[in-house]
Amino acid sequence: MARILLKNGEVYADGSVTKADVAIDGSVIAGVGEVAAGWQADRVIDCTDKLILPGFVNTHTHAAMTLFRSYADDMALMEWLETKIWPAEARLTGDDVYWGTLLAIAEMIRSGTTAFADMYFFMDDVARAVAESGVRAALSRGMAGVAPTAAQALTESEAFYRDWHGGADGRITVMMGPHAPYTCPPDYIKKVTALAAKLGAEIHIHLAETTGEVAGCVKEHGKSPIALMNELGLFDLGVLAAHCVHLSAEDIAILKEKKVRVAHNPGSNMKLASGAAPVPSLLAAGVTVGIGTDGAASNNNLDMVEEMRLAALLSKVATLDPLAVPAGQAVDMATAMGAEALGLGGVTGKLAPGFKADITIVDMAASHWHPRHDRLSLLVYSAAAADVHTVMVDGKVLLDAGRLTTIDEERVKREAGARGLRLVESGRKP
Ligand SMILES: N[C@@H](CCSC[C@H]1O[C@@H](n2cnc3c(=O)[nH]cnc32)[C@H](O)[C@@H]1O)C(=O)O
Ligand SMILES: [Zn+2]
Repeated sequence: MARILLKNGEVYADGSVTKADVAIDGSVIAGVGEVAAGWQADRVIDCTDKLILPGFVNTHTHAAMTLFRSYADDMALMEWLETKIWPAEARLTGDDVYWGTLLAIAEMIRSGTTAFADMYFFMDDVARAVAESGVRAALSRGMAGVAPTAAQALTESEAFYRDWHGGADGRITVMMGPHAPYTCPPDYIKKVTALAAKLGAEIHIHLAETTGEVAGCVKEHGKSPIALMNELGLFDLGVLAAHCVHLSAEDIAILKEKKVRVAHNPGSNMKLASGAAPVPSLLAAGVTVGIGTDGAASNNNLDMVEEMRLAALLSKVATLDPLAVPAGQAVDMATAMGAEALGLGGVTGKLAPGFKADITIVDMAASHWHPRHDRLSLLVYSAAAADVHTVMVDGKVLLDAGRLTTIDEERVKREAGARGLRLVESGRKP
């Protein structure tokens, strides 16, 4: 494995930015700061005028939903899912999902994301796209207890875990993905929990996304989605909970006590008019909160640079407090806390010796990076995905000065573009 030296850059570590070099030995970071004069690198990347960050962690998406980008916008969640998305998803093939996922990965790498949490189906094809493209991912087969595929989803999840957990040189981890309380009745959640406990797998689920979901859950079960999942034992496993928009003080106390990690999706929550998650309250309570884009059919991009900005802005406007989620907090959520949310704390999300070399290098040359009073502030409030210059995962360069090294982007755009249109056309009634 190659040794790479990032020279003359400005490095984000421990919450601040300082001039430092980064030495990478194979898949891990060997050192940050003064690198010994005798340390021999196979490749030196000059990072003058560049900001070196841990790669962003997209804590919640449905990667292949890029196929439905711009297909059905400006709708409410349940109507959008039931009348548009689920019927179109019923026509998906494994190859569609493979190309849609590659399209997503190309966009994610280009915008500085090195790891993502995915929940979808045809997960072998998702894993194939992850393995080939070189990114890191926590993958889950979405399971819906109300669907005809309920039993099959459990079998597939178990097989997928056995086949892929720790796969692609350890870049793939597998979680169990019960979709949501409104698609997974208590009996089904119990089955998922038993399976996860048997395998030692963690959980990825949608929770408390809309007021309608919470009201329906209270009506049917007499308690909130959070309290219900706690009662069913789901939170005794490691859990990544997407959305968590509508929470009571008791819900927040449960999330804290059970160490549930939250994926905050500000773009999707705004676009579907779901609401604003109480991020400042969650953080104050000590809950780990990462940032996610959700799928490209409810965002409509997978750009974590933009999502950091939305996370900072949404919390400010929701609380009428300009101090809510300051820039440094948003960067921490997009990196270190995101890694913890995926169950990869100590592995990725930080620039420190021993951590995986999952690194994003941002070019600060553009006009909007001047003057440079505060680099983290510039990153969150001024930067664009196009500023991302070079990206590596596991010490391998996946974006090399703006060029994708593992993905044939033109072919991916062609394939995914044609497949996306076909999926939707075949469903249109005259
Ligand atoms: N329903 C599938 C499994 C779920 S995969 C993950 C699902 O989440 C859906 N999804 C995407 N965005 C959201 C969201 O914001 N809230 C809830 N579900 C979503 C997505 O369309 C996909 O169907 C089955 O029958 O087996
Ligand atoms: Zn989702």
